[in-house]
Amino acid sequence: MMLKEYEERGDKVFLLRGIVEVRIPIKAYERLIKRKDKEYIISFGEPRKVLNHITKRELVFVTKESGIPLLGSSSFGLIDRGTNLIQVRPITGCNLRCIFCSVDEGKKSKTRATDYIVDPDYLVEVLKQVVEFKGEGVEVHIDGQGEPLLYPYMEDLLSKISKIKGVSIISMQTNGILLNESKISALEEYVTRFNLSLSSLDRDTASRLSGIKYPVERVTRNAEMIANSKADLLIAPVWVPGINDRDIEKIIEFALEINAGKRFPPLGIQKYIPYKYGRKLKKVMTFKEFYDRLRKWEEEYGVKLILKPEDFGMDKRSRIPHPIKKGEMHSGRIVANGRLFGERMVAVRDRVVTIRCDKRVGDHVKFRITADKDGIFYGEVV
Ligand SMILES: C[S@@+](CC[C@H](N)C(=O)[O-])C[C@H]1O[C@@H](n2cnc3c(N)ncnc32)[C@H](O)[C@@H]1O
Ligand code: SF4
Repeated sequence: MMLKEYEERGDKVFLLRGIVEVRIPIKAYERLIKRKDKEYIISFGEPRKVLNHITKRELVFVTKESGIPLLGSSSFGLIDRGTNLIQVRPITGCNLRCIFCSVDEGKKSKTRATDYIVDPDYLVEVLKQVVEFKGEGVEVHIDGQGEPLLYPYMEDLLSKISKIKGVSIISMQTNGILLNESKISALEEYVTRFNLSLSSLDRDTASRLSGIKYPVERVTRNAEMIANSKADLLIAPVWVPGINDRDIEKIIEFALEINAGKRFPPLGIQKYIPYKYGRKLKKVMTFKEFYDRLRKWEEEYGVKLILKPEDFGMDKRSRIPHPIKKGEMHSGRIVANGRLFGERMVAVRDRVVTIRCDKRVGDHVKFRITADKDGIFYGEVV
C-alpha cells in the first residue's frame, strides 16, 4: 500500500529516525513526542513484521520508496555478469527443500534469515536502464534464490519486460511444481524458454531429493505441455551421485521423447556442487567423471549435453559501471536485514552492500568494501 492509502485509512504515518514508519496507534503501547516540527513515536509494542507464508521468515518488500537498491545483492534484484544475459531475481523462498540446494532454501533453512519480494514496477524501471546500456539482443533470465513462480506478480512483470526494447529472450528457471495448463498458456506469451529442474522420474527418489512428497506426474505433464507450447523447454536435472545415477538416462530419454529443445538444447545436466552456504552431501563427483559420462551419453543418444554459452546465444558485453570499488571506505544506512543470519544490507551510491554487524535497520555504519564479484558487494564494518 502507498503511504497515502495508509493515511486515508486513518493510520498514522510517522517519521522515525529518518525512516517512514506506519503504525496503527494503540495508545497504551505508544507515546508521541514532538521535536522541532517532526513527530516521533516511541513504541512499546513488538515491531510488526510481514512473514513469508511458506518459509515463515521476515519478508522485506523491496520498493523504490524503501531505499533498497536493486543492484549489488545476489538474493534479489538484478545481476549483470558482463554478458548479454541479465539475471532477474524477483523473490526468495521456496516450496521445496532439495537436499542439494545451493542456497539452502525452503522451510527450516539453517542459514537464511530473511526473504525479499521486489515491486515489479521498480524491477522493470531499473532493468530498462540496464538493457539500454547493454544494447540489442538481451536475454532476461528470471531465476533466484528460491522458486520464481512463487512471485505473485509474475505475469505483470513478464508482460512489462517483454515490452522493453532490446530484450529478445525471456527465460525462466523453475522447479515447475506451480505450473498448470492455464499458467503455461498465460506464460508462453512471454517466456521463450523454461529451464525445468527435474532430477528424477521415480516418485521415491524425487521425494528424497526435493524433501517433499514430490508430484512426479504433475511435473512431467507440465513438461509435456511446455514442449507443446510456444515456449521452449530445457530439462535441467542435478546429478547427485549415489542417489539419482540411474535416473539421468531416463530423463534424457524423456526429454527426447517429448521433443524438448525446439530452438535451444533439450537438456542441461548439472553436476552437484557443494556450496559454502548450501546443503552439503558426502558424495561429490569430479568434473572429469562428470564430463566423461556426458560425452558417452552424447554419443549414445545423439544429443548435445556439454553446453557452452554460445548454445544459448550468449556473448560478452560491457558491465554496467560500478560506482563503488573494492578497498574503498564508505558509510551508509542499513536499509534491511541481510539474507543470512547476522547480515545487514547497506545502501550506498545506488548499490546494496552486504555486511555483518549487529546494528539495526535505520542505523548508519562505516565500512570497507571487501569484495566485488560481478557487482555483488560485501563489506566489513570499520
Ligand atoms: C537454486 S535453483 C533456483 C530455481 C528453482 N528453485 C529451481 O530449482 O529450478 C537454480 C538451479 O540450480 C540447481 N542447483 C541447486 N543446487 C545445486 C547444487 N548444489 N549444485 C548444482 N546445481 C544446483 C537447481 O536444480 C536449479 O536448476
Ligand atoms: S534447488 Fe530450487 S527447488 Fe530446490 S530447494 Fe533450492 S531453490 Fe528450491
